[in-house]
Amino acid sequence: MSDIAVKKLAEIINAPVEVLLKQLQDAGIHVDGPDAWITDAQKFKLLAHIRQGAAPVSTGGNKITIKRRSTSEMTVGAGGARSKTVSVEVRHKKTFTPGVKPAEQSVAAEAPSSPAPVASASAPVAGARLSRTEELARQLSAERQARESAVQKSGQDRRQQENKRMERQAAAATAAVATPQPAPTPAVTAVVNEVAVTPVMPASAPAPVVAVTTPVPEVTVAVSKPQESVKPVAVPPIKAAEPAPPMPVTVTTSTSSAELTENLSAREQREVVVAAAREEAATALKRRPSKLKPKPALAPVEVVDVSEPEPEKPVVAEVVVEKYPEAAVASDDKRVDKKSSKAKVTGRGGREELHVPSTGGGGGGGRPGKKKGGGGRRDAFKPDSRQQQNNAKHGFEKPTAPVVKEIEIPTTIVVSDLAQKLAIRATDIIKAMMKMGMMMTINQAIDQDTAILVTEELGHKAKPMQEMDDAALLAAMIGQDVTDYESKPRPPVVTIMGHVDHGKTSLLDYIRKTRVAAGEAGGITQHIGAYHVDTDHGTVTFLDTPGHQAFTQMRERGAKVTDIIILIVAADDGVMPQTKEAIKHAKAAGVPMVVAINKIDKQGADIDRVLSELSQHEVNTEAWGGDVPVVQISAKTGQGIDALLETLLLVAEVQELTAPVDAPATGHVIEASIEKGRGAVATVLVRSGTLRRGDLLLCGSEYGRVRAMFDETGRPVKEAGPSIPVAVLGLSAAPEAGDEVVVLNDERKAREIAELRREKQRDTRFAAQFVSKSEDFFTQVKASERAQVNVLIKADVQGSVEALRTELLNLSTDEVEVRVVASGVGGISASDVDLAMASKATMIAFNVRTDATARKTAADNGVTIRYYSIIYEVIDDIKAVMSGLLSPEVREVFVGLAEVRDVFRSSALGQVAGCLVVDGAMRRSLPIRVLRDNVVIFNGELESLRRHRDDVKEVHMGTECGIAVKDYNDVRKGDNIECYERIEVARKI
Ligand SMILES: Nc1nc2c(ncn2[C@@H]2O[C@H](COP(=O)(O)OP(=O)(O)OP(=O)(O)O)[C@@H](O)[C@H]2O)c(=O)[nH]1
Repeated sequence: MSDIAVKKLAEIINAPVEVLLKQLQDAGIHVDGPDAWITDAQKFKLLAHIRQGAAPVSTGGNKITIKRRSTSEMTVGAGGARSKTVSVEVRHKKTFTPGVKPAEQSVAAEAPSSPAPVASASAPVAGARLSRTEELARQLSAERQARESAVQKSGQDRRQQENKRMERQAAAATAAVATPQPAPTPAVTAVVNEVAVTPVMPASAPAPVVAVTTPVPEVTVAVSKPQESVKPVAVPPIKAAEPAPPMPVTVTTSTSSAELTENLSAREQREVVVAAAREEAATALKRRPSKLKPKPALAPVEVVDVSEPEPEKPVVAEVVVEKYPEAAVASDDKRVDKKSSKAKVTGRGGREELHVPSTGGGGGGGRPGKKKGGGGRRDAFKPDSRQQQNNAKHGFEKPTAPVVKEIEIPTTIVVSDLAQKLAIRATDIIKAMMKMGMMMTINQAIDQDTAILVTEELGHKAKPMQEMDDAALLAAMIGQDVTDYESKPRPPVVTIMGHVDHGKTSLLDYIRKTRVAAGEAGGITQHIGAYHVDTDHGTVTFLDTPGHQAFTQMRERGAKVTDIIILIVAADDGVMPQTKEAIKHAKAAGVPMVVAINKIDKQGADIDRVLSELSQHEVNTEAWGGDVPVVQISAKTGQGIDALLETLLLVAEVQELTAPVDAPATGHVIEASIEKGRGAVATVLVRSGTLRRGDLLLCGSEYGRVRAMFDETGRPVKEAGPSIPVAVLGLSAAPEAGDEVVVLNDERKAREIAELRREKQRDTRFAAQFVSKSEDFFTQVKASERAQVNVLIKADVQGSVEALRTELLNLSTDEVEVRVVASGVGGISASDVDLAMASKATMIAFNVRTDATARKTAADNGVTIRYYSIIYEVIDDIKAVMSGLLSPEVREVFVGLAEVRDVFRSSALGQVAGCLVVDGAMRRSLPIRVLRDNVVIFNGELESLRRHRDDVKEVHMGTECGIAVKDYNDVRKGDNIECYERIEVARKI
């Protein structure tokens, strides 16, 4: 508050200046006129005088009507464009009958002719009021305790904190509402604003303050706390209300609420009404349609408090809330429970919280600016926009502890899907992955392991999704179990493994009585062949796996489907690298081994040496007291072959190899290719059941009906039982070697599974393609500096493609990288040539040829197609290409050494060292090093090289010379000057 002119004050309180001057005079305050200034002290004095006078404004016959109206504005929100200004208008109207006790006012309204002497009634009325208040206070206290205990029981500590926060807001709001309350008399409305507390007098009353001298009980009630109530508070300046979209809500309290509150003080009644209004506003808001249609006109918040009800005019609390009424209207430190109107407002701790959307600001908040205890500041009441938003969420409680989610991760998952599962933003996942060194985008798929890592990094739990494996999937789809069928003995599947040229193919050839080895390009086996052989001792199926290192992958595959491994070791060569590898595979697969020591017919065959070497590699042969059978053979002469077959069948017998025969077939793809005129051809080794022509076959992600089957000799067959290899025609495309094969009876199911697998493969490929760890990133950066040899591989069979890929990719070095831009089975087409052109790739045609169009395209565009049938040649050629891309190696070659015998000074050259060439020659044009005690102290070049007084180009050993070193003047006697040459040496891969 501050000093103010009388006329200004009169204007503010809406009273004639003369009247105010008169009141000032009556109060003993001398002022010179309307322009005179009055101080705060004078204002208080005037207020005290008015209170003492207790003058009602208008008696209206034998009734006193008190009207109070206050308007204020409140700005809420975070400021800026988001701020909302809310008009708050609080109206109070009371009608009293003089001489009637407050408790009897309703009666008095009906029978106004029963006055009561004020002087005598005043004290009892006050006593009655106090007792009622106490009773109510006790009731409220009991209820509050009950609520508090309920809250404690439920353990909602966080909610309590929230309540406290809300309570502070509500208290501020209530304080604002209660501001008019301290009116000293019913006839006087204390208008509290930033400048003064001033009684408002109707203009119609000539001397309103002093004219009504008869005190009425309500006066006593109203002034029960005069000191507290007259505390001036600062009120924010009134602003013009923004036309914000309002949401009018009208709440009418029931008559019962009036009954309940009829005996309360004006303040308490107001609290009750305000609480009811707040609760009703909240209830109404809950009922309101989710999408608010804003109204153009501002609907000010209005609370009409008719706290003294007349029987025919029940108490009406009308709340018009703008847009989102913030039910900030609440009691301060008191708790009021208005059961009849379902309003529940409790104070600190355990208060029922009212979550009302409130972006619009505090509706019904009355006069803002007064905090409990006075001295309120506008800011204290100004709701925080964020807080408002929180309040706007019904029933939502912001978690104070991190929420740990537990999710299941499939084989691959797209980043956005993972974010959705974790209910977080995808950017958070991307950030976390960046921290982990992975650069991803929202639409990229990541593999299961990475997804689990990221999830755990983000503080959640993840576990791999239990996806049905193929067996379970198939069992579910087929709806049958092979164990339902009777199992019968089946032939063993034998894989021959060993080092290159130790005689694998020759052995098989001898057994089959055919000469497969002779027909092979380059004399080596290029891919897995499966052959079933009927011997005198029984049927045996052989997988002829190649021995070259490039086919390791295929050999592994062979080991998976095999029952026995023949480890072939040439007697004249002993255990070689691939022999060791084969031993590892056999052990890893847990497959019994039979050692065949081959080439015993050759001179230089050393059986003991072979056995000794085998034992060194933990192959405990029977000959050396172990359990691994050893058979000495000659694939050339056939010596020992029968014994080998006998041994194989013996070992198979021990294994008790059985399989159901009448069941639908299952097995593995041994090899697959696309052949002209035949389409996809898959070599299938039946594992169990019987494969028949016309069967619906599912091979990995391909399926189709068996159109035709051929045995290893190319003869058509109608069926193939367990352990029998057949070439199958009729699949949609060539499957992958190693794919599982199963016969289904429902084409739709087969298609579904095939598509599912294809999808999975695609996802896996996609995930593998895009997961790039930071180290990979740097590798990529480094790789971008590397020279690249792009190759496009086309081969006759899948196994050759894989072998070539593996071998060529392994050629990559730090400086030259081999990139396989594409690979596939089949001849070279025009699109292959186009691709090779686009990617500047070297085309490798392995055992395939080019069609006429492709040939023409290649010729027209100068694309070279390299044809091969031997893998070594491919590797050597690519190595040569790579070597051509290598930057030459720079080597230093020693040229000569000179000893410094003396040091001179020359006006032209500066320091000159007198030297003797002790080794080689010193050449003027070559770089030199100055050595002191064999330590290089300077690297540079010569300024001059002189022999006597002549500049020379070269000085040989045993000759003296003068040397001036360029940019170096610290050559000392005893130093050595070394002359050397840098040469570039071409490198090879
Ligand atoms: N003297 C003699 N030569 C043999 C014997 N077995 C194989 N050879 C010869 O050894 C060479 C290699 O035989 P292959 O059967 O092609 O050897 P491999 O292990 O199949 O070789 P890859 O297919 O390259 O893995 C051939 O020249 C055979 O004639 C044998 O028992 N005695």
